[in-house]
Amino acid sequence: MAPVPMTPIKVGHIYDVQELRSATPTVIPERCIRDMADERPIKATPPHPSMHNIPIVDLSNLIQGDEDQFQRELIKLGTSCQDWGFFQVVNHGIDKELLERMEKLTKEFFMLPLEEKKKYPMEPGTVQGYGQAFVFSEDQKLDWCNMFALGVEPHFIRIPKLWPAKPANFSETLVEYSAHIRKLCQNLLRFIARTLSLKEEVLNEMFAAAVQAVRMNYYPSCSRPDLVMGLSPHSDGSALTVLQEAAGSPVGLQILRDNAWVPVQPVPNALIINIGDTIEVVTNGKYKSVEHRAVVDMEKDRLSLATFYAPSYEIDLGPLKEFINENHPSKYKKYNHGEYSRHYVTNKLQGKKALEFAKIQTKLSS
Ligand SMILES: O=C(O)CCC(=O)C(=O)O
Ligand SMILES: [Fe+2]
Repeated sequence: MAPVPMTPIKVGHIYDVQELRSATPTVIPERCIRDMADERPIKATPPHPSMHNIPIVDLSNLIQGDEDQFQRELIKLGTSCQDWGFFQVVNHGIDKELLERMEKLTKEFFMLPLEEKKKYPMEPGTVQGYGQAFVFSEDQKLDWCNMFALGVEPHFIRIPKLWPAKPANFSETLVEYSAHIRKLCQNLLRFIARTLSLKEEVLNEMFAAAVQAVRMNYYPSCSRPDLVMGLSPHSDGSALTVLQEAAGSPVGLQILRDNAWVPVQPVPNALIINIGDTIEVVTNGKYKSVEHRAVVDMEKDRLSLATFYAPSYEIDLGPLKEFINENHPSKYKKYNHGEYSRHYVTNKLQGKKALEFAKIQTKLSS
């Protein structure tokens, strides 16, 4: 969530989809209707052998398992990163009570009257506050989602006037929650480095003052879920993303795998982890940031909390030398991560398009 230049942009009226659903439950504004059948969520994809659920990694085997358990889990982690780009982590060490408390407060925030939530507006073209991020023009289609996003670490990215006074304890809990998620990201990155036979120090510098932001996504039910998109297809601009789905939420997250959208079935108390663009770059594409999207349900609302963990803005990134050789020439240029973040947050979500910023264009590259 790099600071965004404040040039005024015209984004037109952005619907608050919770309000819309209460006022006119069966009316879908044209701007929310995806026009090409291709952009609509329900695609007849033939059943595919890869359509089973994303892998599950047991963090306790990595932290306190015996040598055998450790090695087996490490292989599973490496395979998950390389073949899926997504996995669920169980026994992650974060108290269920804290996850539930954060989830409850987030739900309470979204249930506040609109006037209260509007005290924390996400200004057009920015990505913090309440509203809809990644909208840059009047004719851009809107997602069926209300967002509330806050930069948390390092401290200077916090915008205090966007931290809500209600519900009580929201802000303190977000800080507590973020500290635990940060520890989890640090642990995961440490083990991911092991799967790549990288020395820990290589990543330590990159993440010394890691940027961390939380986006809470509220997807109200919709009478025509076949016409709208909860969250447009994208890969994350982070290094790692940790996703918490509220208990009882309908299945909504889908990942693109072998050209088919595969729904992710959440496992109770697990957190969903995905590889972001940064890890794709530093591993020269060995671990990929996988495109994903969220669809909405006809009956039930859905809430997710996404934490984005990324290098600090000052860091210059590029593929590490360990991943470059004659057979694997560098696919990405060296660039400044702050610049990439700015590029990411000033463009609409569009599959993996943002990462083209970092690609070295060759005649053969696709
Ligand atoms: O709500 C979801 O399941 C996906 C959220 C997501 O991909 C994001 O916030 O980047
Ligand atoms: Fe995402």
